Amino acid sequence: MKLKNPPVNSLSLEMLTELVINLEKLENDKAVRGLVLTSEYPGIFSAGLDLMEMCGRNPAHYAEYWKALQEFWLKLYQSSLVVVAAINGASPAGGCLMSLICDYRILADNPKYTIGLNETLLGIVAPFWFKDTMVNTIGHRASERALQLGLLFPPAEALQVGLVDQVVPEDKLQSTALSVMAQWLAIPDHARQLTKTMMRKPTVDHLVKQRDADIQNFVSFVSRDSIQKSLQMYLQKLRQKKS
Ligand SMILES: CCCCC/C=C/C(=O)SCCNC(=O)CCNC(=O)[C@H](O)C(C)(C)COP(=O)(O)OP(=O)(O)OC[C@H]1O[C@@H](n2cnc3c(N)ncnc32)[C@H](O)[C@@H]1OP(=O)(O)O
Repeated sequence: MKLKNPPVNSLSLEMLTELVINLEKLENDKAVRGLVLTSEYPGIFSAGLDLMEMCGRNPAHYAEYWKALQEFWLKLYQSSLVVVAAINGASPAGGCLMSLICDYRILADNPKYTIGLNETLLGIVAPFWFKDTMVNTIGHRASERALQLGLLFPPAEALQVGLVDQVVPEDKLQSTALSVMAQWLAIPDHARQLTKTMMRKPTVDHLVKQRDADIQNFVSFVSRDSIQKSLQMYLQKLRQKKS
């Protein structure tokens, strides 16, 4: 599946909805057992959540957006398919989250392709289920440091901390993803799927129990004047970078 939402594959409401629909279609197709997730635009895997969905909108929109994000996370994290992320570009915040909920992550070796949950750099806070997903991957101490500092790791460091499973030359990314997929598909589906469910259930249950409260938290947090100001300033900084 190639992510295709120009210019930066930001996770807009529309993109999240389409991703969920396409995942459902693939999961209902008996001929499909695995999925490689990559970007149509080498250089950018995904810029994360769409900042335009979180700026200057009304509470009902924020609630709808957050619910769609939760839905996407729940769907992909619990997918019956083997999901391999072939990360062919920068992967900040929600882009990193998306790769963390796959089963295996391969990052192309390019110093510009940084990955991490950098929310604090924007003056915002990664919610508990982003944090849980990261802790499940790299452990508590490394997550605490990475989350507080909003670290974006270049490939060698991402590999060292365990944020990705492999770093390969850019021209080997897709072929490596296919050989990893073959290895995972050699395992009987039912045994692998039950093991995945067992490993991920506590994290899923944590969100499912608090879904509505989490939406309310997001809506009140993002509606604050100070948060709106931080997000607007960050967007302005991104725009100024060009000129
Ligand atoms: C409140 C609760 C917290 C919830 C948790 C939040 C999670 C998130 O995911 S927040 C989003 C965090 N994302 C980022 O910090 C990434 C920001 N973007 C970048 O660093 C860069 O754009 C890049 C590395 C992804 C790509 O760089 P480059 O190729 O140089 O492209 P530009 O920076 O020139 O961007 C082109 C264009 O796209 C706009 N844009 C970039 N990121 C986003 C985004 N996340 N959402 C919406 N729009 C984005 C950027 O402003 C440019 O727009 P124009 O100037 O209008 O062309």
